[in-house]
Amino acid sequence: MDGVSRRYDQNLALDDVSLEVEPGTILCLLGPSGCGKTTLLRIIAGVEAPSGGAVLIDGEEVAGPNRFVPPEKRGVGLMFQDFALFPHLTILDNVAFGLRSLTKPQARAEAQAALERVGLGQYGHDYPHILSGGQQQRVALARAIAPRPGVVLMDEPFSGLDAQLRESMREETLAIVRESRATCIVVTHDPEEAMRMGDVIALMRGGRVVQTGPAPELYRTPKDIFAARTFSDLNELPARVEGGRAATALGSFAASGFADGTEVIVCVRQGGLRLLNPGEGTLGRVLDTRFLGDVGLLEIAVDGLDGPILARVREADMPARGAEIGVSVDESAVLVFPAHDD
Ligand SMILES: Nc1ncnc2c1ncn2[C@@H]1O[C@H](COP(=O)(O)OP(=O)(O)OP(=O)(O)O)[C@@H](O)[C@H]1O
Repeated sequence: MDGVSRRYDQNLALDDVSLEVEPGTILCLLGPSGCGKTTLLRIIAGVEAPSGGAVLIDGEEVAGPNRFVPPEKRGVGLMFQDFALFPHLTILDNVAFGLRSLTKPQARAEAQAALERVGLGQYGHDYPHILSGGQQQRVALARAIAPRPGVVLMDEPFSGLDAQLRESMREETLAIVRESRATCIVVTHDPEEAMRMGDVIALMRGGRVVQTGPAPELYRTPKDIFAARTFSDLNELPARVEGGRAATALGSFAASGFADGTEVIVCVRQGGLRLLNPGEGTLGRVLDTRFLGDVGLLEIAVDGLDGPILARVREADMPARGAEIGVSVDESAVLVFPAHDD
């Protein structure tokens, strides 16, 4: 994608998006509702044209000022949110639908092979209504990969499934896509899904790409406070920089690169707070405790802060409500951003 933009009247849905996806890798487009993810995917698929810029596949322009290649000629497989199967066609014919350039027996053989790859080889002659949601999703995947596309595009492919099924479908889909060696672009608004699936994540906001990189890079070195909030639950403490440090009620933290007097927000990951005995670290009082399974969420009042801070600790380490505790901050869990970024 080379400087792709898309305008709807006054609304600039995509603003100069440039992204490169390495062959055979999985890119996740991540961002809040309305940031332009689906529009970008539709432009890559060819069901929408860009207002500016170009899309290239294998170095060849498929959309742009010079050329517009129709969707069926792009070698792209689609698996969209509304993966509707044709109810009046058998499952095999649903999968064979995109294989019209082949002879009928060839198309059926390829469709059968794709169904077998998703574990539904025995259902070819049944109709879609007999399948569960997860099985229908698998048929949609088989339909997307049957023509052996070089690129597979998925838009929120698992959003209609319950949490457990989503998890297993995600793993299965990943394995099948990797095995097919296709380059894959997946749209999601769920950061955890993006981290699990993407070799690379492109974080989008307001029609632009904010940051691109592998998950650990985006998590550890987010470019701005929006990126930081996307990947981590934060406590945000306002502060002013003096002598290269920002002082807060939880301690003073390195704020290199900021001039003295700069207003900043010190972000402390909720998982980066350590609980100590009272008298050690900063004094705090546990206002509330919430059980979240493996971890517990604590609401802690600390003198000098307007509101309570939140800490995620091992469930076994949870103090009782009302307890006085010491709190210290793991420096590696601190990020400092300019206050005006907010
Ligand atoms: N056909 C259209 N006509 C007018 N505006 C549109 C059209 N399609 C998208 N938009 C606008 O473009 C912007 C981006 O929409 P898009 O669907 O790409 O966002 P998204 O990130 O995929 O959101 P979601 O996660 O909610 O699907 C939105 O402001 C949307 O209202």
